[in-house]
Amino acid sequence: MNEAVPVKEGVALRPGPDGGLPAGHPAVAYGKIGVLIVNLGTPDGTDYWSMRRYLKEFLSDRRVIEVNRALWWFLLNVIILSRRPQAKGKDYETIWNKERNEGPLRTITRSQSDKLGERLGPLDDRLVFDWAMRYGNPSIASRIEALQSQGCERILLVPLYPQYAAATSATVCDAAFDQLKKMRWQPVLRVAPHWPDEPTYIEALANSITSELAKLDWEPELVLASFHGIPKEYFEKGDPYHCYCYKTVRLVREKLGWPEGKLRLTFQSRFGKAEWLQPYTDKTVEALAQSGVKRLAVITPGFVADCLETLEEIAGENAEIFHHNGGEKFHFIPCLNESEGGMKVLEAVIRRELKGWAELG
Ligand SMILES: C=CC1=C(C)c2cc3[nH]c(cc4nc(cc5[nH]c(cc1n2)c(C)c5CCC(=O)O)C(CCC(=O)O)=C4C)c(C)c3C=C
Ligand SMILES: [Fe+2]
Ligand SMILES: [Fe+2]
Repeated sequence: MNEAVPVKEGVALRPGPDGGLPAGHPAVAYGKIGVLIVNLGTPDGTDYWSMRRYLKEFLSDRRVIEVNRALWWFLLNVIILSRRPQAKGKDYETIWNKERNEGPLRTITRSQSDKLGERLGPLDDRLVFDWAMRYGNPSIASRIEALQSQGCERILLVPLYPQYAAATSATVCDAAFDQLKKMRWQPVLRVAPHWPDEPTYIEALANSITSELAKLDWEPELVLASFHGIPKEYFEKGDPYHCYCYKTVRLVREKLGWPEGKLRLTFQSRFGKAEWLQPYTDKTVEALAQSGVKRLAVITPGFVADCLETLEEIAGENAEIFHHNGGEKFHFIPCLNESEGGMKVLEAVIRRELKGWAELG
């Protein structure tokens, strides 16, 4: 760059007489700071091929499925992808955002990014907020490129998982670094850590439980905190996810001043025949109903946004299991989503992790 040319940070400089750069110089955009929030992913549609494409990308990730590659290639391509896309497409249809023609995870993640921009953008005009999906669209690669083309020399990557797991948080980093590998002018990347014990998060969960239960004309005998599971083998190999889930639940219970049995942790969303982390949510819901529990509420603290696993699996399937086995009242407490409490959590994490790049107070 020609040092004598006056330049303004964050502005794309172009070659030419008034562009700020000498003729022949490649265009330069610089000086901005990107904040890229990333959630798991969602299919582009509920039809067979959209579902298949999404599931194939997701289930081909070695962080998600650790079994032998040759065996998995056969199971995935010959068995799973012949039936699961259709079955899961039907499940997605029950929660699909018809107005926008997309899954709720995409709608909510976009809205979280927009709201972050409204809340934090005015504090520093170098900040650019964006969002991506680890599987499906918009991809992490495409958004890192877009941020760089807007002048982001630095990017804060925020995997939207309060509890770290290799199958979720780590794979977001894999995808981001895969993109960086391809770039000549790499942005500097910072990764926001998980936040299982972040005080605003614990407070938001406790407030959400209290305010949701206050809306009911009945009181649950207990509340289940249901987290997405992982195979037990991943835990045995050292994945810390299990401990983070327990920590979050203990802190929320302490915040509420509840005894141990009133807020119980369970794991949902098993996939395949191997053992996953226990106790299982569906089996617990069934056993509770069979043992005479009539009123139950469920919260899903590990999900930053409502999605198939919360709306269809918990609010749908598990409510049905409860009623089928003698339970009478079931209430699903929605995820924090883009609520004020939820936005305060994301804001707290981002403010902290931007320190040294942008002082937002
Ligand atoms: C097969 C292995 C899987 C592991 C391990 C796993 C871990 C894991 N997943 C989430 C969050 C979400 N998963 C979602 C859907 C989903 N998960 C799996 C499989 C594993 N997840 C599949 C195959 C699917 C797709 C649906 C299906 O076919 O059953 C979602 C919802 C996405 C949506 O669009 O709504 C989320 C979110 C976490 C947090 C986690 C480990 C901690
Ligand atoms: Fe999952
Ligand atoms: Fe543990």
